[in-house]
Amino acid sequence: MAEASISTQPAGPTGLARLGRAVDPRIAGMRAVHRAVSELRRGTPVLLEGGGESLILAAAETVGARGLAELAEAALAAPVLLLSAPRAAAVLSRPVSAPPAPEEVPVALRLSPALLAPEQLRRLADPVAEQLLPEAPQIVPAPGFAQALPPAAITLAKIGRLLPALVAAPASAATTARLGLLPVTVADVLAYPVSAAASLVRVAEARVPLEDAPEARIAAFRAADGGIEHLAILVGQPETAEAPLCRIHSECFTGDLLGSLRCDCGPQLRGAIARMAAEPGGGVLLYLAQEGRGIGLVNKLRAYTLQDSGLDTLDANRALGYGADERDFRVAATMLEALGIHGVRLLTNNPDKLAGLAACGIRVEGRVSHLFAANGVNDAYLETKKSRFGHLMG
Ligand SMILES: Nc1nc2c(ncn2[C@@H]2O[C@H](COP(=O)(O)OP(=O)(O)OP(=O)(O)O)[C@@H](O)[C@H]2O)c(=O)[nH]1
Ligand SMILES: [Zn+2]
Repeated sequence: MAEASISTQPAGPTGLARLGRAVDPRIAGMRAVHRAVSELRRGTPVLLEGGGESLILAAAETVGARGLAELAEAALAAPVLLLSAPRAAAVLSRPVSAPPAPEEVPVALRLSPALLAPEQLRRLADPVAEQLLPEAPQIVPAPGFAQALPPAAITLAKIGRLLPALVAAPASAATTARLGLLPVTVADVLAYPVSAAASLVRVAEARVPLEDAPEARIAAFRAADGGIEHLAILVGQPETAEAPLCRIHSECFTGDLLGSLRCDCGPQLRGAIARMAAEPGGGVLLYLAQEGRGIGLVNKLRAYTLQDSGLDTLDANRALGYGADERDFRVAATMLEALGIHGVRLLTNNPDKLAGLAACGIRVEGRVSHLFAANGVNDAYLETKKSRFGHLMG
C-alpha cells in the first residue's frame, strides 16, 4: 500500500519525506525515467528539464492528435522534429552539413503545419514507413535548446526502444504540470543505464533441467525500475569454479525461439549450453534482455526490412537512427558479481564483450571461440560481423 502511494508521487523527495522514509535519489530518478518512457510509448508528451531549460517532447512514432494538441498548448515556440543525424540526412536526401553536425548530435528539422500530423511524423521517423513526403522540411539549428537537451531526448526514446525521433518545443513547467504531463531531468536520463545495471537484484531461482544440460538452474534478476528481467542459466556449479565458462547472450526472439536463419543466435545459445554441460566446472549463460543489440524487437524487424532492400546489419541500425550496437555489458558484470563469479572464460567472437566486461572489473581469463557455420541465409550477416564489427573468426 505504502509502495503504491510512493509511486504516484512526482519525482522528488516530498511524498517519501511525508512517509518518513529516506529516498535513494538514484531510484527516484530511475522511476522518473521509466514513467517518462511509458508515457512516450503511449503517445503522451513529457517534459525534459536540464541546464535551466525545459523541452516538451513527444515520440514521432506514437504521438496522436491528442498528444500534439497538448504539446501545442504547452509549447512556447514552434515545435521541431529532433532526429539523429543519419536519419535526418536520409529524410533530406542529402548529407547534414549546415550547420556542421557531428554524427551523434541530433538535428532539428522545422515542421510546417502540414508535417505536424501523426501520419507525417511517423513517415519522417521511420525509413520503412517512408513514402514521398509532400514537402521537404527545412533544416534549422536548435537555438534556445540547452546543449544537453536534444541528445538526452534521443536517449530517452532509445531507452523506450522507440525510433529516435521526437517532436520537441521549449515549454513552461507550469503549463505541463497543469496538463498533468510528467517531468524528467537530463541527469536522470543520462544516469539511467548505470543505475539500472547497479540496481539489479536476484529475485528468483529454480532448477530447470534442460535437454542439453540436465543439471541446470535459472536465476532471474530484476532492476529497480521494474523493467524486463535478465536471466542467468547456471549449468552445473559455476559458482565454485575459479574462472568458469561464461556466455553473454543477448536475447533474440527470432533466432533463439523460432530458429530464424537470419542470424546465428539459436545455434550459439544451444551450443553454449551443451558445451557448458560437457565442462567439468559447468558454466553460466547470461541471457540479457537486449533484443536486437539493444534496439528492441520492433526495430530489429524494421532493420530486417531495410536489410532486404540492400543495407547490411550495421547500416540498417544507423538508418533507423540507432547506433550499430546499443548494448551495455554493465548488466552482465553486476549479475556475475551477485553470483559470486569474479573471473570467467568468455565464449564469444565479439571483442567488445571482452573489453566491456573487463572494464567493469570482471577478470576475463580468456576467450573461447564460439563460431557456427553459415547456413546459406546468414552468410552476409556473419561476414558483416567480421568485416564491420571486428568479430574474431578463429
Ligand atoms: N539490430 C539487429 N540486431 C540483430 C540482427 N541480427 C541479430 N541481432 C541481435 O544481435 C544480438 C546477438 O548478439 P550476441 O549473440 O550477443 O552476439 P554477438 O554480439 O554477435 O557476439 P558473439 O555471438 O558473442 O560473438 C541479439 O540481440 C540479436 O537479436 C540484426 O540484423 N540487427
Ligand atoms: Zn539472432
